[in-house]
Amino acid sequence: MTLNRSDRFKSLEKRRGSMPFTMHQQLHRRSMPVDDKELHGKTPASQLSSLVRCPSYNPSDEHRESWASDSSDSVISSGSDSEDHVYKVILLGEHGVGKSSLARIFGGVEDLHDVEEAGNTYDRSIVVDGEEACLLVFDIWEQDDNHWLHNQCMKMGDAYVIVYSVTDKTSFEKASELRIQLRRARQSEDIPIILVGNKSDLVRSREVSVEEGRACAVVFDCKFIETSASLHHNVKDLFEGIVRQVRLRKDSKEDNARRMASSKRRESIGKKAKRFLGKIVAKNNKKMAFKQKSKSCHDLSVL
Ligand SMILES: Nc1nc2c(ncn2[C@@H]2O[C@H](COP(=O)(O)OP(=O)(O)OP(=O)(O)O)[C@@H](O)[C@H]2O)c(=O)[nH]1
Repeated sequence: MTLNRSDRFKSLEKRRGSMPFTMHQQLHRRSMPVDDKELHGKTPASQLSSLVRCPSYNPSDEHRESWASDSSDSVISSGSDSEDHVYKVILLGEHGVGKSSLARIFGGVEDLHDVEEAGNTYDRSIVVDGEEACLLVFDIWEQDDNHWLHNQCMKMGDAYVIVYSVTDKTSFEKASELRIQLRRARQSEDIPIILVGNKSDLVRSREVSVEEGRACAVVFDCKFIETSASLHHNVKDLFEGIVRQVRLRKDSKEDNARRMASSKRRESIGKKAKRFLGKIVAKNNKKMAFKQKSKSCHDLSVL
């Protein structure tokens, strides 16, 4: 019997009891190969090996940007014991915009076209700015009038990713609607929301420009990034950005300042130069408040 997303969600919730989706290894697909060293001695690999499915990223695929191999900042581990830093991330967006593809890249699933895996949750520990955080990514959103599921999704997230396809104007308009729905559902809360223009690789069939995406993010007061799940472009930046956005809201100023300082120390010369030039440009544009704001909506490491 094939379960739809809502059925899976309900059955998971049932198995877990009243607290939906706390950290519980058996119920989640895990991501990267388990390695004793990566686990920092927290959980013996032998205990995890029976629970973990380990699809591996293929670094020989030259067309793709690597999530795992190109960053010292993104050491991937699995099986964090701590629930302190578990952030629930909900993917929202129209049909076919690439939600599952992005989630599967995060989850380390190799075959992005494997429809059997549709509608899933993925958890993974990543080290961002020198500290570990665990993201629980929910790819369970449905377009139908499933009010129960919609309500759950709107209530439970620590962060939201609203995805549209840059090749589909309607999905872009739908993204705005979702943002409004979210605002209504979580009125008094300051939750990180990232607007994602996916399929940026499909240059010729683009219907939504980068500027439109950015302007929308400014109007709706959220962050913005364009990705290509097919090329794995910016996917790592997206998920690391989510961690940073949650931390900026949940953790103390001191903690965030310390992380910022340590990440700056690790920055490459190229990145430092880029940041320096960015500051000069920002100074010159000081009078143009909109430009400045639209610039910061691109930067997932600041509020
Ligand atoms: N060219 C290109 N195709 C993509 C990209 N991301 C996803 N696709 C393709 O778009 C189609 C839909 O992707 P999904 O990840 O299933 O989209 P979804 O938002 O989960 O769709 P639903 O499950 O219907 O809600 C698939 O054929 C993907 O291979 C991308 O970045 N570039």
